[in-house]
Amino acid sequence: MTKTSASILILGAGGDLTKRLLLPGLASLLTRREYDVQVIGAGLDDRSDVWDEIVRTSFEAADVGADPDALLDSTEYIPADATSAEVLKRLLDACAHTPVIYFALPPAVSAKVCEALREVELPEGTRLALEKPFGTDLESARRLNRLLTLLVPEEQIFRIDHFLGMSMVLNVLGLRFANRVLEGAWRAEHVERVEIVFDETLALEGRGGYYDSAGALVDMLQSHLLEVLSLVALEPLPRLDQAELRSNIAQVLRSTRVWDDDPVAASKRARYTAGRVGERDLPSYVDEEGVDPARETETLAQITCAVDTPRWRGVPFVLRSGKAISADRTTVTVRFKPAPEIPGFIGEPKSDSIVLDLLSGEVALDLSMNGSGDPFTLEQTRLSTDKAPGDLLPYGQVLEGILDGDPLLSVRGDIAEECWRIVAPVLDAWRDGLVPLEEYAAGSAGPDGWGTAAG
Ligand SMILES: O=C1O[C@H](COP(=O)(O)O)[C@@H](O)[C@H](O)[C@H]1O
Repeated sequence: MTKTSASILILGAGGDLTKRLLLPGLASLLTRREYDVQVIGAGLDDRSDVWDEIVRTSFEAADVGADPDALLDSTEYIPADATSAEVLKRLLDACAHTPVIYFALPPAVSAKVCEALREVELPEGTRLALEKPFGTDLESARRLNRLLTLLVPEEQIFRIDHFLGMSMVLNVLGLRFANRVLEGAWRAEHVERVEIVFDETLALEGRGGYYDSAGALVDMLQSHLLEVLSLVALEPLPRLDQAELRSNIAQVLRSTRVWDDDPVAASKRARYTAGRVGERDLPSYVDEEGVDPARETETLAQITCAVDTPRWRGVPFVLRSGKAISADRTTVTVRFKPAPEIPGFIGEPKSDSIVLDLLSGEVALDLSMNGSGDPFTLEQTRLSTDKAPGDLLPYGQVLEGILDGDPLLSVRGDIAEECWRIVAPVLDAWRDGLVPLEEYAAGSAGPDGWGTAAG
């Protein structure tokens, strides 16, 4: 059988994403599946001298004993300004196989590169992969989509959301649809609320320049957490293929809006002040490198959404993500309505819940049952699986789709636009100062009283 081949041309390869996520993801994929892959890094700075070392260290970071010399056909770095059509032609000439042009670039630069690509004859089968954020708002996302579809068909466009490559995110579908006990209860009749939380102990980690222009809402909720919401809320699929999955995701998101259409009541924002997270002292967010103190950038965002489908009408979906929080909490929690009181038993049944940990892969079920003492006293007990984070790194999973030409795990253009449409009223309300920017000390659990139960 012939091996699939591709030349991955990374634009903006000098950035943090390439070495922290993209190359380790590629290494984790190439140690599991054989491809003929050439990697060309390109960027404004000249990194030619250090490129081999960057690739080697990034492959080692994947922790899979990956040796780039054994796994890659070849790799090189070409200093280049990819907003020029002439330069792009030169870069594409260096590709030995069908190119995957990977935009590890800010959205405005991606748009300029797309303009320049209109003057370039792209080799048959060229794929375009774009990092988030996809645009900076609904309008710019629409413009970028229009530009992209002038270049290649939608099926050759891969808008990256590495959460779609997390094994537990994908497991949401299997868990739901393969288990009658869950699928039967997975609806408004039984579910009280759904909480999708991605709180991190990590802070900016040198990404202040990017983060300060995004904030937690755009960095995490507008993209990743809305995708997770769509999988939790999805209707059963007639087939698991890219067309069915993405059409159904789009349908869920088209039915999703801010709770009560009231972005002020349905959203909260805060940012960290100086504090200690684990063993690390952190400065106040405004004193971090790359941060403009005049901007009101939030490092913790929460919104409540409604999914207005017959299955979910009336169930709040709370999405929250923060940086520099006391402990990592990366969970989807489906809280069921409490059962009616049972005569003769001591204690009321509490809400059962199922908790899926997106990073560790642990699944836990909190149930009310008779404890070890009095046989008629109800206690809440947790049944949980082992941690099973998945073999392939999320970026490896997503790259596999790109190399195989299957956009199943990438974001379709209309979906990216829907995600912007959902958060737009919140962004407007925040820009107009209608929602106060609260504060929390780095290393704390966030401001009090936000209403997402911990754990
Ligand atoms: O895309 C992003 O995701 C990470 C969290 O995902 P992980 O796979 O690295 O755990 C987040 O820290 C980062 O701010 C955001 O840009």
